[in-house]
Amino acid sequence: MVNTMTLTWEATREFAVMAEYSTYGSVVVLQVNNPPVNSFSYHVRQGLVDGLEKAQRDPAIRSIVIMGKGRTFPAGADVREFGTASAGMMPDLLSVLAAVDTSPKPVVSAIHGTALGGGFELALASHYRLAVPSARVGLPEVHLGILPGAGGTQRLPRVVGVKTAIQMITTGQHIKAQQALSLGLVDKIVQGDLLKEAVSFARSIEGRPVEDRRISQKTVPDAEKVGEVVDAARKTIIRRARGAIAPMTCVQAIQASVLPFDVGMQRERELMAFLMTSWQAPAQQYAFFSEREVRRWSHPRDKRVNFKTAKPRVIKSVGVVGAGTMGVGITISLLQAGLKVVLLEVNKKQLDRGITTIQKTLSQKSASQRMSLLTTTMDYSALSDVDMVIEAVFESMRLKKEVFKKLDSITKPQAILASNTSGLDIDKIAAVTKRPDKVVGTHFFAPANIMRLLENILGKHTSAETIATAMQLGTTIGKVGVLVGNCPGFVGNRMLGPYVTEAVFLLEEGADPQDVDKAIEEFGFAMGPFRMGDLSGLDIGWRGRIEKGLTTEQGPPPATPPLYRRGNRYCPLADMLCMQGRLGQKTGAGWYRYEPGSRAALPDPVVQQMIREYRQEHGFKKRTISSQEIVERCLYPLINEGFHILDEGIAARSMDIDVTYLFGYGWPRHTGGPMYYAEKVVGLEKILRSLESYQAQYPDHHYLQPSPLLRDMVAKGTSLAALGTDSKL
Ligand SMILES: CCCCCCCCCCCCC[C@H](O)CC(=O)SCCNC(=O)CCNC(=O)[C@H](O)C(C)(C)COP(=O)(O)OP(=O)(O)OC[C@H]1O[C@@H](n2cnc3c(N)ncnc32)[C@H](O)[C@@H]1OP(=O)(O)O
Ligand SMILES: NC(=O)c1ccc[n+]([C@@H]2O[C@H](COP(=O)([O-])OP(=O)(O)OC[C@H]3O[C@@H](n4cnc5c(N)ncnc54)[C@H](O)[C@@H]3O)[C@@H](O)[C@H]2O)c1
Repeated sequence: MVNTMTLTWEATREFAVMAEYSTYGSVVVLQVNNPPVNSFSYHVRQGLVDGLEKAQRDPAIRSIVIMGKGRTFPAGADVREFGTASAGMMPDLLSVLAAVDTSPKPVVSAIHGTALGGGFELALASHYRLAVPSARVGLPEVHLGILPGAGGTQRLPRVVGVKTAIQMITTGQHIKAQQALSLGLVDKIVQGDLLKEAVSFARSIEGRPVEDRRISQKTVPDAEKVGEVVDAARKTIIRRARGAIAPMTCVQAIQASVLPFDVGMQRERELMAFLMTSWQAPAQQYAFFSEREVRRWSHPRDKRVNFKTAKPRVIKSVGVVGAGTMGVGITISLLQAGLKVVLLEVNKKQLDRGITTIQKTLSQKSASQRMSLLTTTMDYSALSDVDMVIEAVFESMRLKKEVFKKLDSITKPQAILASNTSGLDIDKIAAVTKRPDKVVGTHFFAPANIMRLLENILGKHTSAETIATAMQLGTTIGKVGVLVGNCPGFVGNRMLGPYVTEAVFLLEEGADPQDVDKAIEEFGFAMGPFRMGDLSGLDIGWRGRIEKGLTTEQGPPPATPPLYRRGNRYCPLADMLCMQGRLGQKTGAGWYRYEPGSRAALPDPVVQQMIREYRQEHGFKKRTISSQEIVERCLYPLINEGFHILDEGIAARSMDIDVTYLFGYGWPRHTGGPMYYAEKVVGLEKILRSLESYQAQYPDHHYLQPSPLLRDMVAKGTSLAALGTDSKL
C-alpha cells in the first residue's frame, strides 16, 4: 500500500522541477515534468541524473521508478534542441541512460501515453517496464531523418530479434501495450493508478539482482541469421525509402547489435552523427513541425482570419452531395469520426455503388455503428437540417452554381456550404447564394478517406467563423488542414499545372512517359506525372481543358494552330489519348497499358508510336534527356509557381505550401517540401539561374519566367522564413 503522506518534494536545484523527486518509503519516483510531451530537454536530463545520483546515495532507497507527469511518459529527445548548444550539453541522453542501466538499485519505467524515441530507449535501459493498457511505445526517429541514437538500435534487437527490430525501427510504428507485452518489451500491464502500481511493483522487486535484467548484457536471439535477415530487408527498405537515407542507416546500426554492446553503441553513435549532419534530418524535422504549425493559421486577407480569435461553429451533421469517388471517400472520413452524414446523389446506381463501397471500407468492428450514422437520399430536402454541406459533384461551374442555389434555398440559414472543387472560383460559386460568408472551399484529395490533406479555401466573403469551422472539421476527421486563398487551382493544383505541362513537353523532345516517371520517382515521389495521370483519370484534365476552351472532344478548336493556345505553347498529346478513349487505369490504357485487374503500368508500344509520329509530324528531333534535366524542368517551374503564390498572398507562409505538397501530392518528406527544398537543399540562386537558362531555351514556356519574388529574394538574400511566421522553425 502506498502511503501518499510519505511523499516529499525536494527541488534541489532550479531545474530539478523538470524531474520531480519524491519518496514513497524505500522507493524513489522520478517524474519527468516537461509539458506537453515530457521531451528530454537539457534540464530534464540534468534533473534525472541528479535524481538518480541522489537515490544511489541514500541508503534508505532500494528501488527507483521513472515516469512522466501529465499526459505521457517522455516522447523522446527534444527535437527543437537539435542543432542548438543545449543539445550538446552534458549530461546527454546517453549518459542518463547509462546511469539507469548501471544503477545497482533496480529501475522501473512506468509507462503511460506514448513512450517514443529516447523515451522508449530510457524504458529499455531500465530493468523493468510497466505499462497501462492504453500506452504505446515505439522508435519513430526514422521519420525525423535520424536513428534511435540512445541505444535503441542495440537494445531493441536484444529483446525482439533483428528481424522485428528492423521492421519496427524502419517503419517507426507505435505499438500498443498488449503487443509490447507479447514481444517481451514490457513486463506487466497494470490497471488502475499507475503511480501506486509502480511503487508497489518496485517494492516487490527490491533486493533482486539487476544484472540479469540489463538488456545491454543480453545477446540478440536471431544473431546467426543477421546477414540473411538484412539482405532480405534491404531491397524492400530501399524501394520504400525512395531516396531517404535514414531507413537503411537504421538497418546498418541494428546489424551491429550482434557485436558486443559497447562496439554496437559506438557504431550507432557514428551512424547517428552521419544522419544528424545530413541535409535530410533537418528537412524531415522541418516537416514534422510544419505539420503542427499549420494549425496556427491566419491569412493576410483579413486579420480576423486567425486561429487565435476565430471561433468555429459546432458541426454535428454534414450533407455530402454527389456519391462519386470523392463524395464516398469524404463520407467515409466523416463517419469514421462519428459525424452524422446525409449522402445525396441524383443517380440511383451510383448511390447504391457508393453505399456498397462505404460498407466495405468501414472496418468490420464498427461498420454497423458507423453505418447507423448514415442517411442516403436522392431528395435535396433531406439536407434541410444539416450543419454543413460538402458538395462533390462533377467539376463544372454551371452544375456547381445550380447545386449551390438549391442548397442555399433548402438548408438552414446558418449552415455552411463547402465545395470540394479542384480549382474552380469559390467566389463565383458563393455569388449564387445569399450567404457568401458561409461558403468555403474544402478540397479533399483522393482517396479522401486516406489522404491526410485538406486544403481549405478562403473566398473573398468567407467569414473567419466559416474558415475556423472548416479547419476544425479537418482536425475532427484527422486531416492536416491548410488554409489558402482563392485562385484557379488554389495552391496544390495550380503548382501542378506547370509540372504536368513541362512533363508532356519533354515527350515532344525525346523522353518516353516511363523516362519522366522514373526520374521523378527516383527523386522520391511515389508516382511520376504519367502514372499519376493514369491513376486519377486523364479525363479530369481533359474536361477541364474543354471547359476552358483549350480543346474540344473532337480535337483543337477551329482555326487554332495545333501547338499553341491563346499565344502559349500547347501540347495536345494528352487530348489525343482521351479522344482514343484511353482515360487511364479505369479504361485499361492511358499513358501506359494495364492488364485486366492489374494496376501495374506497362510501357505501351501504341503510345510510343503515337509520340514518334507526333514528333515527326511537328518536326521535333528526338534527343536523350538526362534525369537531372527532367527533374529540374518538372520541379523548378512548380516551385516557381509557389513563389508567385506567396507573392500574391494566396498562401500565408511557405510552410503552408510545403505541407500541401507533403500531404496531398506525395512530395518526398526527406526533402522537406518544394519550398524548403528550393531554399535549403538546392539554393534559391541556383533555382533562379536554372529557370533563366531554361527560359532562354524555351521562351514560349511562359511559366519558366522566374517569379519577381524569387528574383527579389535572391537579389536581397532574404529567406523564406522572413516572409511569414516560419521563423519559429
Ligand atoms: C553533430 C552530430 C553528433 C551526433 C552524436 C550522436 C549523439 C546522440 C545523442 C542524442 C540521442 C537522442 C536519441 C533519440 O533516439 C532521439 C529522439 O528521441 S528523437 C524524438 C523521437 N520522438 C518522436 O519522434 C515523437 C514525436 N512526437 C509525436 O509523435 C507526437 O507529438 C506525440 C508524442 C505522439 C503526441 O502527439 P499529439 O498528442 O498529437 O501532440 P502533438 O504532436 O501536437 O505534439 C504536441 C506538441 O509537442 C511538440 N513535440 C512533440 N514531440 C516533440 C519532441 N520530441 N520534441 C519537441 N517537441 C515535440 C509538438 O511539436 C507540439 O508542439 P507544437 O509544435 O504544436 O508547438
Ligand atoms: N477525383 C479526384 O481525384 C478529385 C480530387 C479532388 C477533388 N475532386 C473534385 O471533386 C468533385 C467530384 O469529383 P469526383 O471525382 O468524385 O467525381 P465523380 O464523377 O466520381 O462523382 C460525381 C458525382 O456527382 C453526382 N452528381 C452529378 N450531379 C449531381 C447533382 N446535381 N446532385 C447530386 N449529385 C450529382 C454524379 O452522379 C456523380 O456520382 C469535383 O469537383 C472534382 O474536381 C476530385
